[in-house]
Amino acid sequence: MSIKLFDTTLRDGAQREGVSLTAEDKARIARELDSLGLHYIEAGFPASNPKDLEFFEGFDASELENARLVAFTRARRPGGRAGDDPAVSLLARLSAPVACIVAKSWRLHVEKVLGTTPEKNLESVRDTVAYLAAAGKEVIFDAEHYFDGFREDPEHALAVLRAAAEAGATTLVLCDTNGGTLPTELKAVVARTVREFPGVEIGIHTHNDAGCGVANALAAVEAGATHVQGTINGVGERCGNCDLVTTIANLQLKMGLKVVEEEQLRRLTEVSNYVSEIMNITPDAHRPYVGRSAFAHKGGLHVDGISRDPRTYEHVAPELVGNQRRTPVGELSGKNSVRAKAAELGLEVEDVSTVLSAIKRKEHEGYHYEAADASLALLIQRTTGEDEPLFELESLRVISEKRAGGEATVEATIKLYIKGQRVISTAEGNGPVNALDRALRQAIEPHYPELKEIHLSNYKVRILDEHRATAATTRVLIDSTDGKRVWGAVGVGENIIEASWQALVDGLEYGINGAKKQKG
Ligand SMILES: CC(=O)SCCNC(=O)CCNC(=O)[C@H](O)C(C)(C)COP(=O)(O)OP(=O)(O)OC[C@H]1O[C@@H](n2cnc3c(N)ncnc32)[C@H](O)[C@@H]1OP(=O)(O)O
Ligand SMILES: CC(=O)C(=O)O
Repeated sequence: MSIKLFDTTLRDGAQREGVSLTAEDKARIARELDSLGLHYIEAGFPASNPKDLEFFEGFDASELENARLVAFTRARRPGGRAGDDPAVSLLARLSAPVACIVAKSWRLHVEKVLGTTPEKNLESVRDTVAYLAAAGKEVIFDAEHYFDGFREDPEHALAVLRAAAEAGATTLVLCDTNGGTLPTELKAVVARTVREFPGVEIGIHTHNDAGCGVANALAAVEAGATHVQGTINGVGERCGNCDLVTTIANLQLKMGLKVVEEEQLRRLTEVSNYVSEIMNITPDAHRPYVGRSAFAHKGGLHVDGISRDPRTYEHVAPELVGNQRRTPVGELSGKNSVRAKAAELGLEVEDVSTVLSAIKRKEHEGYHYEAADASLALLIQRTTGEDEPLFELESLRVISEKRAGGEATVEATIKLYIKGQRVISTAEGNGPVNALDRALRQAIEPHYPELKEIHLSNYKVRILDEHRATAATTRVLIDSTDGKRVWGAVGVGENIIEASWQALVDGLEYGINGAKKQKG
C-alpha cells in the first residue's frame, strides 16, 4: 500500500496561537519539508491575508523536488458562482498545481453557519471543485467535520463526498475538525466510507483535542485511508493537529509502510527541531521519537539494561530517526549509569561506588546534574582526586548599593591565590553575578588566555523549598559557551551569591581545562 503524506504545517499549523510566519519563513520550512520526502505541502490560504498571497506569488513551486505545492481555500459561498468568488478564482490564477478545498459536511454547519440548505451546499461543492479541476488543478477535498456530520446524518456526509468526487476531486479527506472522535468509531466510519468510494483516494485529517490525533490517523490507515494530513510537531489550533513526525515514524517503523526513504527518516529529528526554531517554539524534550529526552535513560535499572542490550528499554533504535541515546545521571542512577556517563564525558572511573554515593549525597543537598555536565565531570574528578582547580579562594565580597533616586550599583572584590601568587581584583557589574564574573576574569585571565573565548550564555535560578521564604535554598544553573559547545554548571546554597559563585567557577574551570586538554 502506498501512503501519501500531506503536510499542513504552514496552513493549519500556522493557526496555533502565538505563531506568525513570514513568507520567507514559509519558504524555508517548505524546502525543509520537501527534503523530508513529503508528497504535498499546503503552504497557506492565499485569500486570507497578503502574507500568504505574497508567498504563493513569489515561491516557485517547481523548486520542490518531491512535494507538490498546495493552496487552500473554502468552497464558494452558497448561491453564487465559483468563478465570481474571489477566494476561489484566486487559486485558478496561482501557479500552485494543487488546490485544497474545504467544505461543510455536517448539517449543523450547513444550516447554522452558512445559513443555507444541504442541496445548495452540494451545489457549492460541485461548482467549486469542477471550476478548479477545469482550471487544471489537482483538487483535494477536505470534508470539514466529517465524523460529526456522519454521526448525525451519514447520508448527507456521504452525499457531500460524492458531489466532490463526481466534480473531479482526486482525494476525499475526512476531517475530524473538532478532534473529539475516538479511534474505534473513527475507524468504522473510515472503513464504511472507503467501501462507498472504490478506486477513490481517501484521506484523513485529524486534530488532537481528545489526545488521539496520531492514533486516529493510524486507525484510518488501517481502515483503508491512503492519504494522511498532519503538521510537524503537531502544531495547530487549540490542542494541535495530528503530529506528522510521530505518524511518519509509526507508519514506517511500526506498520511496515515505506513512506519516506531511510535517510529521510534519519532527518526526522533535525526537521522537527528546524520547524520549532523557525516557529520560535521551544521544542518539547518529550516528543515521541525526536525529543531530546525520547531516548534519555535515567533509572539505574534501565541504564543497566540498555548497557546489556538497547532493546531492553528502547522500542526502536534512536539513530533510525536521527536521535541519540542519553544517560542523565542523578539520584535514581546506579553504577552502570555512572560508568556510561563518565565514558560520555571522556573520564575514567575505577571507584564507581564512591562517585555514585557522592552524586546521591549532592542531589540530596539540592544539586541536580542532568543539565550540569560540567559540574558532574568536576564532581567525578574531585572525588577521584583528579581535578585541577584554577585558583585557591581566600575571600570574596559583594557590595550592592542603592541610593534614593539613583540606580543600584554592585561591586565585587575577590582575593585569591593563583599559581602561588596572591591577587586582589575588584570590578563593578549590573548585578552580583556579573560583578563576580568580571572580577574573577580580571584576576585569572592573564594566567588562562582561553578564558577570552568563554562566555556565560544562560543563568537560571530555582528556589527549592519555597515554604522557607527568604531562607529557602537556591539552585543556580549557569550555561557557558566557547561558541562551539555549551556546557552547564550547578551551584546550591541558602545564599544566591554563594550558589552563583559555585556554578560560575565550575563553568569556567570545566571550559578552561577542556580547552587546555584539546590544545594539548
Ligand atoms: C477547518 C479549517 O481549518 S477551515 C480554515 C480556517 N482558517 C481560517 O479561518 C484562517 C483564515 N481565515 C481568514 O483569514 C478569514 O476568516 C477569511 C478571509 C477566510 C474570511 O474572513 P471574513 O470574510 O471577514 O469572514 P469571517 O471569517 O468573519 O466569517 C466567515 C464567513 O465565511 C462563511 N464560511 C464559513 N465556512 C465557509 C465555507 N466552508 N464555505 C463558504 N463560506 C464559509 C461564514 O458563513 C461567514 O460568512 P459571512 O461573512 O457571510 O458571515
Ligand atoms: C480542513 C481542516 O483543517 C479541518 O477540517 O480541520
